[in-house]
Amino acid sequence: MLTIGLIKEEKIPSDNRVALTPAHCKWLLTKVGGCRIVIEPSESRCFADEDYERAGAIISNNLSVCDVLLGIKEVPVAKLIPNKTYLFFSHTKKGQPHNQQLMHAMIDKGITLVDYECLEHEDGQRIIGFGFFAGVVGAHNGMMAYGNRTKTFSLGRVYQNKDYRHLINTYFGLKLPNIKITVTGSGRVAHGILEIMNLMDVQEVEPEEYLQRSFNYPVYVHLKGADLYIHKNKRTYQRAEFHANPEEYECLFEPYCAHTDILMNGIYWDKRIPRLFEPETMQNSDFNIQTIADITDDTGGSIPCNLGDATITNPVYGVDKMTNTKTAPYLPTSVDVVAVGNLPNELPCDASRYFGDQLIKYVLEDILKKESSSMIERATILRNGYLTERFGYLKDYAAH
Ligand SMILES: NC(=O)c1ccc[n+]([C@@H]2O[C@H](COP(=O)([O-])OP(=O)(O)OC[C@H]3O[C@@H](n4cnc5c(N)ncnc54)[C@H](O)[C@@H]3O)[C@@H](O)[C@H]2O)c1
Repeated sequence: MLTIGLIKEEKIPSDNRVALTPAHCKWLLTKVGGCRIVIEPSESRCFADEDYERAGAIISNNLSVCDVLLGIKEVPVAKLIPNKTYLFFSHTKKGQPHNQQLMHAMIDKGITLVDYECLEHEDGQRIIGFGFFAGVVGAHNGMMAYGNRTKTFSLGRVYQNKDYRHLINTYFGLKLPNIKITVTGSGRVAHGILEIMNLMDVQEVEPEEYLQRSFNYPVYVHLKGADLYIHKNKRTYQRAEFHANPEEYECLFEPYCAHTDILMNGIYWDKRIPRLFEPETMQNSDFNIQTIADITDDTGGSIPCNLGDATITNPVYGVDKMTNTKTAPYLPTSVDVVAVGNLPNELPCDASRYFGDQLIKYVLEDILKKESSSMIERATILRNGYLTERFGYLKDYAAH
């Protein structure tokens, strides 16, 4: 019988999310069967140990009996149990320097590492992630910041609500001014943003209309790859080609700067992809964006005035439009930026439920049946402490 362990999150600041909720555990134990679940006790997890106990899991500090260990964030080196199979977000696949020591420790301890971020469908689409609730929370915070700046409406904090259902109830009676919002991206984050747009009764309009006219009700435009990028020479957009060679493309976002009050950024971005606009664009007299919820959240990335992460407690900072330097929020000369890297932690129970649903549907059933799945194979960075062929490019990073 396979034993699954849910480890306590110990990366600092501590994370309140978890890979499986008590309801998921109950379902696995009673409906699927063929497994035991051990829960390492935790005070920061969003579900209480007793809820897991009631669901039939075993609460214990001894995880050495487990075959598969599930976490969320990077596992502290000292806590890694030799020769185990771990699933978590290791943030090592790009050779991230801050996790090189973790990589070395996993190699020394003969660990098998399946990274959630590398679990992909055949066509390269990510299978599991927390993006949807990042989009939900980020969009709420963007609207909240705009409300605070303009004093035209007021929204509370997400984390003060017990869960998503309670958050939605706070939107009852909300009346927004005639604002124009741009939403970018087409993945989970973008879907979360669109959910909030719909719940707040913001109407979708087409790009041409958005750029050409004003509206006497709040509207949003949804810009995906083909709306945002064009090949520099061919003047076309092809998704696969753009993903492979984004440096050959230019960005079409600039005209939206003059017609947008709030920008909700949910695109995928890396250094080769052109930015949405340049820092100098903010100096233009017709630059109208007042609030940017940069949910993508890369410092100096697709949003040049993302000057680093803010915190859940203090999520908004201002950026002076002339100097691109940080200011207090809500100044007339600044644009407000909401850039928080752990947005789903504001709704940890819902985010965990969403994550666990996908984990069970696409991953755990294969693991439980002990069937080898090509999807899990492709997400295995280390097997028994050795880099797998697919991740051979990390050879120098892994060497020590
Ligand atoms: N601030 C936060 O708390 C938080 C939380 C989750 C995700 N994020 C970030 O938000 C961004 C979007 O996340 P998501 O969950 O929507 O991702 P996703 O994987 O669900 O979707 C990404 C989208 O980008 C496209 N894409 C994938 N690979 C690409 C490539 N190489 N080049 C161009 N486009 C590509 C995909 O087609 C997909 O439509 C990511 O940068 C992610 O790191 C932030």
